[in-house]
Amino acid sequence: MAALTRLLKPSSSSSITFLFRRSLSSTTTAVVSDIESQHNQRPNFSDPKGSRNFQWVFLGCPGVGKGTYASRLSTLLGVPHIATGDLVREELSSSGPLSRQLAEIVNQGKLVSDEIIFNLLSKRLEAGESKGESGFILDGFPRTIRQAEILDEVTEIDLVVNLKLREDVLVEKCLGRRICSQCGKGFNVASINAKEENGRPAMSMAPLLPPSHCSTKLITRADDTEHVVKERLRVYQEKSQPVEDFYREQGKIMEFDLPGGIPESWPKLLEALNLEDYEVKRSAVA
Ligand SMILES: Nc1ncnc2c1ncn2[C@@H]1O[C@H](COP(=O)(O)OP(=O)(O)O)[C@@H](O)[C@H]1O
Repeated sequence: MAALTRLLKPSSSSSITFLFRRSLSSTTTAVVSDIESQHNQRPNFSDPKGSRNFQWVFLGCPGVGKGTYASRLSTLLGVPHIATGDLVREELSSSGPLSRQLAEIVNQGKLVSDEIIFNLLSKRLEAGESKGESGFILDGFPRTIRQAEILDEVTEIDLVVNLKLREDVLVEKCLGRRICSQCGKGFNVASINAKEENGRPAMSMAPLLPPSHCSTKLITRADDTEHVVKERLRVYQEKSQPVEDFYREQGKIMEFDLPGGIPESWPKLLEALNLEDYEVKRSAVA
């Protein structure tokens, strides 16, 4: 109960910063390379030993695939993938007043308050710290300028990957999303064939179908309806696009236009990140 009261208690910016700084205290500031996106260079990972921690952020509209690519990179780089949307959904699936309050906000496509997000994230970081985690790939955070400013006060972000995809495809992808209620894996039943339009190239994406043991247990997120997805896209333009500018001004952003589905995009993303031979380099120095 006390913990719940603390979660719901409005906090001042400075107490949020304190709480958050404490959670990040042992997450050493990363030593990742020169991310000189202003100079149009690819990131240069000069230390393949894995002795440093990656502190990356994934930005992008709902449905773009932040979770998919952040999760793959987290496995490759050995750092945790922390998605604030997942933290919110975990809280939603618990019973209690906060869960009801969150459901109302999330199912309307609105953003949860910065205070609640910082509390959930701090708890997640503290739990990770006690397990010896360091570094992170943040997905879905920061989503407001205030979140970005507070994050900036407490730690150094090395790289921000901004994933981009045409809006009609984003909506289709959100509507096709399914989750296995048993193992939690995400799939997509949408078969995308968007035509060339107004200078935008045609785009195809094959569905990402579940194996037979998951196919009978698929569920759809309550906020993946057309109406709510469109509201989430509107909220993204209003609240989260300024976050892109925030990092663009810091020269930390790497723009990445997804060329298609995972088979086309993943190798290109690794190439853009200069990580094509990362695994090879890591095992060579092990
Ligand atoms: N950083 C955040 N700030 C505020 N609300 C958030 C944040 N991250 C997640 N949420 C809430 O959780 C919902 C689901 O988030 P997410 O899974 O990241 O969805 P999306 O597919 O829209 O990127 C959001 O619509 C929002 O209500």
